[in-house]
Amino acid sequence: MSTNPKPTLRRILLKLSGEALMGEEGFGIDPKVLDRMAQEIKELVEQGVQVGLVIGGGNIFRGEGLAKAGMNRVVGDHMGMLATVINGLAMRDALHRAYVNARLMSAFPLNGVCDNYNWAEAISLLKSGRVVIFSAGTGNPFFTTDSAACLRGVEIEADAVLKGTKVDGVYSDDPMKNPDAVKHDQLSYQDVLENELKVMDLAAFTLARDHKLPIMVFNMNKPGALRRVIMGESEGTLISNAE
Ligand SMILES: Nc1ncnc2c1ncn2[C@@H]1O[C@H](COP(=O)(O)OP(=O)(O)O)[C@@H](O)[C@H]1O
Ligand SMILES: O=c1ccn([C@@H]2O[C@H](COP(=O)(O)OP(=O)(O)O)[C@@H](O)[C@H]2O)c(=O)[nH]1
Repeated sequence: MSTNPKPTLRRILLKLSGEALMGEEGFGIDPKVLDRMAQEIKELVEQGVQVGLVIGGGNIFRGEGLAKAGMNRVVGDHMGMLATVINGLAMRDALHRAYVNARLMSAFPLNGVCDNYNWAEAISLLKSGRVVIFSAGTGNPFFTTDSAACLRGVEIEADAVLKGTKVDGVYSDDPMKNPDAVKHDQLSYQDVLENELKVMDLAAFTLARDHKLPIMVFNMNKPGALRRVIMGESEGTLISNAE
């Protein structure tokens, strides 16, 4: 009998924030971070995990920030969505260099640059072990890539949305501001709403809750954390219906 532990998740929607791709840089993409992430994703694929990926765009543009500087919000959001395509192109390239089969889809057509989002094709690619990167968010302004992650997560019937962020999980308060904040290992959707814990925006969160899609929040800058989440080891915070 094999004693090798098996992944507890079969198909995931991995959400990586754009800011995390910056690494030590102040803007854009740090190639070292990109390559490390590609390696971590490769490990999952080798374990047989089907990986759908949504990457943010906050390392390049956010519509909200552009609007504060005077730009039309819709145009700013279009720029933010295009930023997620730039990150997606970089990630697809890093995955290919790591010998991982990956496809890039966009929520709006960008002929000659990447494929159009196609639900049935995405499922078929995932089943055949390809990583599918869903870029351009939901394709609509006034949404975030967390909404896109939950939307695509529900669509592909992922076992969970794994939200990679800058902190170790969900805390009783913002750990960047309150050093006494305590990390939660497990929470219900209700706990998050009642205590107004910042996990993701409400549109994204309620979509996950309504479709009983578990959310796992972990630190994407902590090497090996993603693997531990997949193996069901104690890491990050799990948000689900379970009490
Ligand atoms: N209760 C909380 N638990 C964890 N992080 C929190 C909490 N409240 C606020 N935060 C902040 O949320 C940030 C992570 O949110 P995330 O959506 O990944 O970032 P961004 O909004 O920059 O895309 C953390 O850096 C942390 O400072
Ligand atoms: O469905 C979407 C997803 C994203 N965006 C825009 O793209 C930006 C980048 O995404 P996000 O802020 O979610 O990136 P992250 O914080 O994860 O890096 C957002 O600020 C929005 O301006 C959008 O308009 N609709």
